[in-house]
Amino acid sequence: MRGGIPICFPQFGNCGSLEQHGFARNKMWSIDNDPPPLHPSDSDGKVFVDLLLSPAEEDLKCWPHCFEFRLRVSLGMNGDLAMISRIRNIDAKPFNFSFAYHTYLSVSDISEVRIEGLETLDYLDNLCQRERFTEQGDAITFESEVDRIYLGSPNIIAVIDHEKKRTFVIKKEGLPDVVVWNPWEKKSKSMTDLGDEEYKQMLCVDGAAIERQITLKPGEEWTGRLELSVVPSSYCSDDLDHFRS
Ligand SMILES: O=P(O)(O)OC[C@H]1O[C@H](O)[C@H](O)[C@@H](O)[C@@H]1O
Repeated sequence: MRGGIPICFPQFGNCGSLEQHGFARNKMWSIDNDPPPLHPSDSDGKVFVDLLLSPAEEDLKCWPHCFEFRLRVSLGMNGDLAMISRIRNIDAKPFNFSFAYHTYLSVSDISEVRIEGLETLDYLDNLCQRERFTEQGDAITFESEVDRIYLGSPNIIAVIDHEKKRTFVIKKEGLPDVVVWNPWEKKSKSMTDLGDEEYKQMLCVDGAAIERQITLKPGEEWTGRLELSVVPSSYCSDDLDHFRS
């Protein structure tokens, strides 16, 4: 089954010795009943769950680093979804990792969708051995397979769905990169867990830290936040500015 927001950790894609996108997305997480406190604004007026992932013995064999990964998933009264990841090095030596919230968005028709906020950025093209290019378009639109890592992106991105007249607003912190992925027709046909036509109704836009891995020394903690809201598409640049402030 495909969808949701799989967590890619400690590796993104197949760049490394681990399974594709690392092991975190395939693990059972436990409920964290006593997480270290977050800012009150991360709890007030929200329902949330705190989860914890610690490495199992089999994980330590392929990635020998002791960590605690705390994830808070919260839902605001207005339907906003927020995810806060806190990864702590509880080992005696430093480690590096990559990370992505592999966010599947449901769209009306991929040909009618546009992403704003990534224009003029450099990206690594996964379809060309991660060669580096510069985005030339005014906004990102889709007419074939796309699999890119946009680098050094702003902390707010808009995914505008013209047909549904709605816009996904993605706000992020600690996540400089944005992955944009749609497998399009041919790749969809080779994927057993995606129907042949389902690529038309999906788009992945991931807040991520990939180009420069995160390094944590013993005792250090990293935080990566993602917030997803849906607003009507009367949305324009002024509104974007409002979200930026
Ligand atoms: O099939 P998965 O392991 O879930 O990966 C799905 C996709 O994830 C990311 O978007 C990568 O950039 C793609 O190269 C990959 O195809």
